[in-house]
Amino acid sequence: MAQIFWIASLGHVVFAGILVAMQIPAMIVLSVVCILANLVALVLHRRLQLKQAMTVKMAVTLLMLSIGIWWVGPDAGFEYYFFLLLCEILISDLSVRYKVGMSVAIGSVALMAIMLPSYGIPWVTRDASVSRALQVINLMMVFLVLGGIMWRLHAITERCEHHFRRDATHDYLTKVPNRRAIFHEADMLWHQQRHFTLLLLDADHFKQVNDTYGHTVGDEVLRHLAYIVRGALREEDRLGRVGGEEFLIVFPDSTRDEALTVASRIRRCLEEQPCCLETLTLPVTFSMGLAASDEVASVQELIALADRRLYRAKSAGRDQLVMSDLEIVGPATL
Ligand SMILES: Nc1nc2c(ncn2[C@@H]2O[C@H](COP(=O)(O)OP(=O)(O)OP(=O)(O)O)[C@@H](O)[C@H]2O)c(=O)[nH]1
Repeated sequence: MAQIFWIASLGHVVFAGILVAMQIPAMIVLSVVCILANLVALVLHRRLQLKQAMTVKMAVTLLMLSIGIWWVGPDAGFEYYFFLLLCEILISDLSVRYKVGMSVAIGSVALMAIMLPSYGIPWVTRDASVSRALQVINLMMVFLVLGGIMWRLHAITERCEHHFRRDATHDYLTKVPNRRAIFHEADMLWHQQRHFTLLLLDADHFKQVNDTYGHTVGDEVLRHLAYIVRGALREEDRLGRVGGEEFLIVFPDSTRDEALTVASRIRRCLEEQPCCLETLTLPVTFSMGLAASDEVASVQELIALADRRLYRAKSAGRDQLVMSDLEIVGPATL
């Protein structure tokens, strides 16, 4: 909403400049009053008095427009501004009730202003060429201001859409893709019939971290784990958080040995960089399960296989990687 006030103020400043050039002082006064109203609206907006801000802006602008039309007649293009005001009201973030009320007010003032007889500016002789020039200028001004508002609206919509899309696909805590997004990644590779491997990682004894130091510390550790894992990946590898302290890595077009290399790098990085929080240093390890797409008949089976291997790694003492039904890589060799 603040941007509406800024764009409107800028429009009035440009308009006032044109009026100065055309030497119509009475109109300049109206324009200056509108600029002041927009500035007051900005101050109120900053104090979070949104309704008051819009009311001040609308009331003053409607009054100035009515006076303008009353002076120079309805053929000088001032009526175009009613449409602009209506747009400003409709796109503002105020309640529907307020919008409806203000829209009715704008429509009523517009009707009255156009239907009342024009009295001309007492100290300015009415000139058809001045009316024509004002009409063109007003049309251009409304065009520019409306264009500015629509352009900003488009930018804001794009930004919101980007945020919504990111929030829908990313984990709020660790900022890595969420369960849905990483499963979708695996699903896509499966449907493209590409060979890929999955590595499921689960932090060991994570409950103890929460129970001993609290959930805030637990959250910090999860963020650290995501940071370390992300740093150990290659550009083409994909990481996601699939559960509380569980992460999934998808390695497109990769062999199990390549995945093993990355798993070893993750373990080494975690050993070298434990989670350090002020006076605390918390070493955390991962149990991991690996599965390759050529071992199963569906992506669901693939995830289930990686999960079974992960739990075998847990049962075998944690801090290990289960690569297949026969191969377990322990901490010494991982
Ligand atoms: N701080 C924090 N904790 C979480 C979050 N999500 C899940 N948890 C915790 O993660 C812990 C998981 O505990 P368990 O499933 O028992 O696993 P574990 O203690 O790591 O034991 P093992 O997996 O067997 O090694 C629970 O205490 C959950 O409350 C989260 O977003 N933040």
